[in-house]
Order: sequence, then C-alpha cells, then structure tokens
Amino acid sequence: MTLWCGSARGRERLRSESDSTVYDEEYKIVVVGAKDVGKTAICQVYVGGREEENHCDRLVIQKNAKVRRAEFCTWDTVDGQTCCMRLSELRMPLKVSTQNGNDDPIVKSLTQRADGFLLLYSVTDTDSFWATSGYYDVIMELRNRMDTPLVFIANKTDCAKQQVVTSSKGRDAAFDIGASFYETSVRSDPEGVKYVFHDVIRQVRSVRSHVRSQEQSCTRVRGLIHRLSLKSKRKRSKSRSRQKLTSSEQPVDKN
Ligand SMILES: Nc1nc2c(ncn2[C@@H]2O[C@H](COP(=O)(O)OP(=O)(O)OP(=O)(O)O)[C@@H](O)[C@H]2O)c(=O)[nH]1
Repeated sequence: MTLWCGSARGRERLRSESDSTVYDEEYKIVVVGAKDVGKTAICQVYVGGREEENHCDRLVIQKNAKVRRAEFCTWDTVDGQTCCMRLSELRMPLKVSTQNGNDDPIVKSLTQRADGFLLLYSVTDTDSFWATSGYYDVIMELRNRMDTPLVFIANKTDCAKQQVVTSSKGRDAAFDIGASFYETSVRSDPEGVKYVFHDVIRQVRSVRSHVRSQEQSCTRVRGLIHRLSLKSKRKRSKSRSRQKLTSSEQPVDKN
C-alpha cells in the first residue's frame, strides 16, 4: 500500500527546508481526474523541471483500489515570489458516501485543506470528461465554499486523431463551474504545464489577498469598537467621580 520513491537526502532536505525562510508561501494543490488522464504525468513534468536543480522531492504515499494518492513537493517562482508547492494527486470516487471511499479521511482532509485544484480529463476519453462533473460535485460538497481556485484541463491534445471531446465542450464545462480552461499535452507541452500551475497559484493568491483584506477590515472595526468602548468607559468613570465629588461637597443637613 505504501510506496516510496525519492532520495533520503531529498526527504531530509524537505524536512529541514520546510520553514518559511526558504519560501514566501506554501500552496497545497490537488490534481483530480479519472484513471489514465495524466495526473501523475502532469505532476512529474512540472516537478521534473526542478529535479536537476535539486529543488524537488517526490513521494507516492498511498495507492489502493479505492484511492490513489501521490505527493510531490517542489519550489517555484511565480511573479517574483518563491513558493513551496505541495502537490497531491487524487483519484477519488465520484460520490461522497461511506461505500465508495469518499468518507476516507485522507480524501476528505486533502480536499478540505487544499488551496486549489487542477481538474483533468483526457480529450481521448469521453468518460473522463463526464467524470469531471462528479469530481467537481465532490469537491464542492466536501469544501462547501465557492471561492475554490480551480483550473480545468483538457489533456492529451497531441492525440488529435483520437480526440473525442471537443474544445467547445471543455470550454463550456469550465465556464459552468467557474474555472479557467486550458487544453494541453503533458507529453509535448511542458511550458503549458507550467502555465496551468502558475494560473492556480495566482488564483490562490487572489483568494488569500481577499481574505486578508477582509480580516484587516474586521480588525479595523474591532479596533474602533474597542476604542469607543474605552472612551465610554472613561466617560462613565469620570461622571461617577464627579458625582462622588459633588455629593461629598454638599453640606450635611444636621437636622
Ligand atoms: N499521448 C499522451 N499521453 C499521455 C499524456 N499525458 C499522460 N499520458 C500517458 O497516459 C498514461 C496515463 O498517465 P498517468 O499520468 O499515469 O495517468 P493518471 O491519471 O495518473 O492515471 P492513474 O494513476 O491510473 O489514475 C501514461 O501512459 C502517460 O504516459 C499526454 O499528454 N499525451
């Protein structure tokens, strides 16, 4: 069930360098799709570019009949910021239920804690295309939030002769779920692969900056409320001490 590929040196580095001084931000990206659509391949191509530069590590953690999960870690620079990318590949069942394994704690926690998703299908496999809507439903059901960064990818465009899913179908489906859409070939277009990962990172950044600005305005409002309550407290205590003073200054009626 558990497989390992990757050097012990890499593992050590992963542990020792997992601190925020090495990178600006961490991104947990989950790659979802049906069997054979190219989930492993897309991660490998993206991570592979970094391999020679000693900046990657690769793990396959869990592989069983219900869930297939692989993990990759790499560093990248997007728009001048260094990021630590934690990629997980997931072949999850199509419905949330105890029978089909979507109650699996790993699927649940990976889906809920992910920063963004790549939703993959193969243009040569209609079933893999239809499966994406099921995966999308599972993601939404498990996360229950609409601001999920999502990139919809039509893979294997190099197999033009076997193509059965048209571009317009893919584009429409991406539009319906509010995702950005790319047609690519992991085999022949490594630059395109890089681009889709950069797109999801930018989406995550935009969600994070929105959350940060909301938090800042909440903090400002909280600060304002705090200052106002302090002011009114001071006012109350001043008027109380004034009352005390006036009552002590009043002449005592001896009769
Ligand atoms: N022609 C072509 N083949 C591809 C492309 N991407 C992946 N493949 C091939 O498709 C097969 C499946 O790729 P994987 O990356 O293992 O697919 P997967 O989605 O991880 O599959 P599972 O782990 O079984 O779910 C492999 O033989 C790949 O070499 C592509 O862009 N073009």
